[in-house]
Amino acid sequence: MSKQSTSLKSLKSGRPPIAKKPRTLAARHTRRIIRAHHTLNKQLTAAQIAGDHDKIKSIESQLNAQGGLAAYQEASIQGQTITRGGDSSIELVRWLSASDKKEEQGIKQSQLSGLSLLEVGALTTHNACSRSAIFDRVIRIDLNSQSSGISQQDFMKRPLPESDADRFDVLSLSLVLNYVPDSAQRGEMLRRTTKFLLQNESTKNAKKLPCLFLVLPLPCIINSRYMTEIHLLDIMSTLGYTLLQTKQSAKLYYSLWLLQEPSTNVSRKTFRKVKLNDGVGRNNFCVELRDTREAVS
Ligand SMILES: C[S@@+](CC[C@H](N)C(=O)[O-])C[C@H]1O[C@@H](n2cnc3c(N)ncnc32)[C@H](O)[C@@H]1O
Repeated sequence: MSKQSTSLKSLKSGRPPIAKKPRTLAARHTRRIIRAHHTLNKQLTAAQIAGDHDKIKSIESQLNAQGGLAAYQEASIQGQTITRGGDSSIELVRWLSASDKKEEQGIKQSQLSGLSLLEVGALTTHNACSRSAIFDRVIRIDLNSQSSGISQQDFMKRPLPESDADRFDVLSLSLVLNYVPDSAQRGEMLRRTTKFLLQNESTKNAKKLPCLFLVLPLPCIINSRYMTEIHLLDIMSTLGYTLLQTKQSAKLYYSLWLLQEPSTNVSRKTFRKVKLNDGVGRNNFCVELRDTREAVS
């Protein structure tokens, strides 16, 4: 018997070549744009607080040179592609569509439908929450609108609801809170969400409503000097929220919060910047809840 070559080829060599990925901004480049924008934004807020006009001008021109908010949003849209982690609202739709324990035990629960959603920080009108049949009314806002289906509006300046017609069953804040450069303003943003949620008898019966969908970069929760998941729970419960769902992916922290207390009933407990974790290599993500009588810079 003739001796055959015994050298083993790698299994990979038998596979057909994998189709080339579509050309997108390289992941590293995308991350660099996002990180630089966040850093400059924080520096800008610090300069504004200090009233340092030369610094404000210099940072604004650096932001412009990088393409400003539009370039940041373009990088974020790239981050939403499937190859880069996907559309975070898939998780919101999955959580709202999931049947609860009673249904698993054979007790019929009505599926959620006809809901209203306020999506803050919307980059597209084609994401999962925009396509889902759960929602009848979706209002999308962003500081810089990228499409006619998104209103250009700062959530912090959106007029407060005068009636339930201006409130929503669900509010989405996906990768927006970490965009806010100041820790006290982050707290104000969370507090403000409670004012836009609809609390009536029908939503109270639904067990998941009204709710806030909050998504953050995972390091904000697991690697910050000033934040932990327990600390976030504490802040959120002060605002009247209880945690319904949570999930971590390699990069993101997803959470769904039920608003139980009307915003008028919430406690006055405050949260200042306190070091919870020490050590090198941690970030400084922080949320402060100040007394509503204190001015937020
Ligand atoms: C990283 S993008 C996130 C987009 C999308 N929600 C997602 O999950 O991929 C953050 C967006 O939030 C928007 N944003 C930040 N603060 C906002 C505010 N106060 N009101 C409205 N939009 C805001 C920014 O303009 C930006 O487009």
